[in-house]
Amino acid sequence: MRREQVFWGWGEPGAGPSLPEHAGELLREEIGVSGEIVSRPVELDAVALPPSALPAALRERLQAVAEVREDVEARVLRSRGKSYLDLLASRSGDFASAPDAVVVPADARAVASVLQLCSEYGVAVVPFGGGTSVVGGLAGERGRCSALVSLDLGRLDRVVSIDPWSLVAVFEPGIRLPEADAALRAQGLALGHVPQSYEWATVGGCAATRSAGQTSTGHGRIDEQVVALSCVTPVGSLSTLDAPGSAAGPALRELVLGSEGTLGVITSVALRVRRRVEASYDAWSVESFLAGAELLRALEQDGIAPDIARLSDEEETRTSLALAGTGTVGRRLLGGRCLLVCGWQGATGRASAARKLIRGGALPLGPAPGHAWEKSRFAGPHLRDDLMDRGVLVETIETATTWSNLERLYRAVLAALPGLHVGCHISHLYPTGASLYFTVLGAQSDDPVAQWGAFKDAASRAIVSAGGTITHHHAVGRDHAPYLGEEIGELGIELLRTVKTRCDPAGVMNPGKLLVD
Ligand SMILES: Cc1cc2nc3c(=O)[nH]c(=O)nc-3n(C[C@H](O)[C@H](O)[C@H](O)COP(=O)(O)OP(=O)(O)OC[C@H]3O[C@@H](n4cnc5c(N)ncnc54)[C@H](O)[C@@H]3O)c2cc1C
Repeated sequence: MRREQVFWGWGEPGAGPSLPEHAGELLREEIGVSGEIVSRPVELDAVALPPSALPAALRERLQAVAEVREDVEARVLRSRGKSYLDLLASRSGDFASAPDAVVVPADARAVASVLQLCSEYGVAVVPFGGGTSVVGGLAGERGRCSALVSLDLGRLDRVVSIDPWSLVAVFEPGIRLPEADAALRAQGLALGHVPQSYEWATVGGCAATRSAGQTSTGHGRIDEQVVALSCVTPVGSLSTLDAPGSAAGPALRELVLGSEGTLGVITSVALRVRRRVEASYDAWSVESFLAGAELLRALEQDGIAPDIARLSDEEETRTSLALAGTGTVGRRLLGGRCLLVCGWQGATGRASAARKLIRGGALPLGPAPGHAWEKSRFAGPHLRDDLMDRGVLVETIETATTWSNLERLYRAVLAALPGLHVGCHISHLYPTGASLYFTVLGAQSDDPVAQWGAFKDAASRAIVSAGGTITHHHAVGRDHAPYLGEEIGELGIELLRTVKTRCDPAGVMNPGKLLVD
């Protein structure tokens, strides 16, 4: 049996760290909540589901090609992803849009049969990888369909091949990232893709959402790592070649990457992998967030950036130190300076980078903050559950832009979120620009869903007006879909719609995601 997360939060029960005692002060003084537990998620036994609307004839035909589950636990666990909005609904026991069934195929041929059958019956299909979407990518939107199945890719979890000579590994889509990494480790190789959702996300889900991980500065986003893929649609299959470069027309690989299950199901992914090198760290205190950004620009454009680069702004630095408890490092950083963590996994230029940082006014903090960051880098989502227990609104917003527009975008997002506690970091560098990742905290209102809708819209509009992308790595899903037209224009939306209609004429593939129905 594959490991499962709790339906209302992150990870397995009791698996993660909890908020430290001293967090209470921060919650009271800065967020405006008491710090006491004010709500707990409902028990699974208390969840009532609508009866399954799966047509009986379809059930029978699906059972001939795949496992079909209609029990409460399976439907609840496949109802949605892990966004703040998802967790608000799950914690309250709202499963009105739960899938009518969970269908579990064993191979790509069975996936093709399921898609054809669901198309024939007009039943929506939501591909389910690791279930970690934070943009409503797994929401039970039925569109024009009479029923909805979650297509669980957990049994397509094989390592197809590893070619250490070419540094290419081929995976089935449902393999989780740690398992893919373990297979590579045995050959001295590494995946080089470590999102914060690493423990649960799948290779296929990451490719379908153009995910970016913590080492993206050194090793690239997953879309840069995918050298080839296969995708099964309701009307046939598409496979791209694994040649390292090609001038054979527009890259169809790119059309599938980021398609978020709206065209079909990615059934295999060939990834560029790398030789395994353990990370070593150095950390720096920089004068200000914007001064730090300027230093990172210089490192990246001079080709001496670290593989992992993480610069926190004044607010995020202060909050992280308050949560961690401040030691010597903390005292040195205090006074409004910002923390920069650099991780090295083979990137050259470390000595030159250090010289440049020192010339730019950075103060060395040694390796400890980097190791501390590495140790706690998967803790955040567990703490989110604790914060939600205490009535805290906790959300993240991410975008990217050019270096010359970074300050404008940063200030625009902060200005759009008054009254909330907002910290930001840069963690993905490119020669032409960088990402901005905001963590938003506040006291939940009496209607936290409406509260979320208002600040999410304000932040998304601010991002669009300031020339940022509506999403740097979380993808579009349902939550960013209303803003996609602002980014790609009317013709862009029409082109995507045309491709979707060709691949999915019955409109069953993940309705309401990427494109607004
Ligand atoms: C705590 C937390 C931290 C996160 N950190 C990061 C981060 O650092 N970087 C980052 O990029 N993202 C991050 N995310 C977002 C999320 O983990 C990524 O979007 C990830 O790529 C989703 O992978 P998954 O396997 O869980 O996909 P799912 O959540 O299962 O699916 C995501 C979308 O892709 C579709 N899909 C899934 N598998 C397939 C397939 N084989 N074929 C076609 N469509 C498919 C689904 O229908 C859905 O629309 C985070 C999320 C959480 C909850």
